[in-house]
Amino acid sequence: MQIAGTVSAKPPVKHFPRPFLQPSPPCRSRRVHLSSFRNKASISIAMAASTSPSPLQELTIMRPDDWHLHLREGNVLAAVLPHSARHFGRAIVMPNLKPPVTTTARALEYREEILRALPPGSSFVPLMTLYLTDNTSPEEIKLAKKSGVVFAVKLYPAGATTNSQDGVTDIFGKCLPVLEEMARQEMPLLVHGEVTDQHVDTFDREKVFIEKILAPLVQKLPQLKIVMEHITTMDAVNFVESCKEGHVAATVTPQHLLLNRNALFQGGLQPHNYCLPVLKRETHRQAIVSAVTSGSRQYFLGTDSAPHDKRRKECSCGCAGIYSAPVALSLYAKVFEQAGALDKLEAFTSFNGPDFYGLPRNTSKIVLRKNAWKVPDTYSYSSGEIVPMFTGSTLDWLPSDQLEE
Ligand SMILES: NC(=O)N[C@@H](CC(=O)O)C(=O)O
Ligand SMILES: [Zn+2]
Ligand SMILES: [Zn+2]
Repeated sequence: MQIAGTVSAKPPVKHFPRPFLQPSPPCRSRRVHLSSFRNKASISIAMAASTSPSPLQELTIMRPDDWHLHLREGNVLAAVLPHSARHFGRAIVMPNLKPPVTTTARALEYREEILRALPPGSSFVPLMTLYLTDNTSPEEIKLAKKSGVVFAVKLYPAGATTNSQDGVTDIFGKCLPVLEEMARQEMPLLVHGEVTDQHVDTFDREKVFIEKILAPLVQKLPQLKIVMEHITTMDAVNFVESCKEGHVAATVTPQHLLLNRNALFQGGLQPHNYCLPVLKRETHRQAIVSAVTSGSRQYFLGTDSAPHDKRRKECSCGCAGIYSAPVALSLYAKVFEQAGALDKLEAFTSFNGPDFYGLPRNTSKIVLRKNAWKVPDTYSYSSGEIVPMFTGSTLDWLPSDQLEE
């Protein structure tokens, strides 16, 4: 990794970046059509919107991958895919479609749909996943492994999150044979780690999941590779670190690094900061920042970018999910810079993920430049609009085009 410019990568005193306080949601409508983001024009649009470019600092890192991404289907897929394909080499694509991707045959079809929607010339590679149900068979795992395009199986406890109604109702009662086959096939289990018991407080659901499900699962099947997705608590950090490197890892989103639960209520209810697991209190955020910027190989980038149409976020029962794909890299760089750990950014974005999955690291590079740029208020697409994380805010660290080695 090369760091250019005047800001040192490591200030002498380690400190926690303060949570990012967003200005109240803007009322202006500065709409940018997604089609204009499909080529280099995107960069010039963002630069034109820049308020005070300070182009001194540059960071060159190996091209990152996104190990937790929702791409959806149809016109939403077409709208959001260019934002991920622009900077990320690969992405683990979540299977919580309607109906969910429960078979290898369906994963192959979905993969083709994604490849067809890619901007011309893109070398982005979708890594497919299967949605675990009570009825998934060990045979299906063998097929998935053999296909060469399915890289993980996702556990959604039934009812835990968006489109999880077909998920698992009793992991130990119904899924053990399939999990044993996954361990044999070295197929990782990705986990939405929250219990669904309505008697458990929403803010405690991750902690209780660790105690009731995850810890016993690791004990029962120590050979199964597990990724705890989008961790939100110090309990998750402690759990991950109590497990063997290479067997249990975690993805971390930009929102859980930058926001605490105040961001849900700041100046009124903020639906665009609502995701699951829900944002937690500041002490948890600090524990996650500390873990991720420590240089541990057990954490890697997973945006959990989860687009929902604006009308389904801004309504009386809004969907969970934050659309972060266009801003994620800028935000991760901000977190590592504020923690004085820019030298650890590249391992988190580009090395730890492929190393855990046993895949080769990318070989091309991208440059992040310290240029202020303004996040569009919304992205329009054929059926509506999608509001990005930090809508209307000014960010620095503008990712540039890829540089070939
Ligand atoms: N994170 C979210 O709040 N939502 C995700 C589902 C998930 O990852 O839990 C979605 O698909 O919208
Ligand atoms: Zn989830
Ligand atoms: Zn997700």
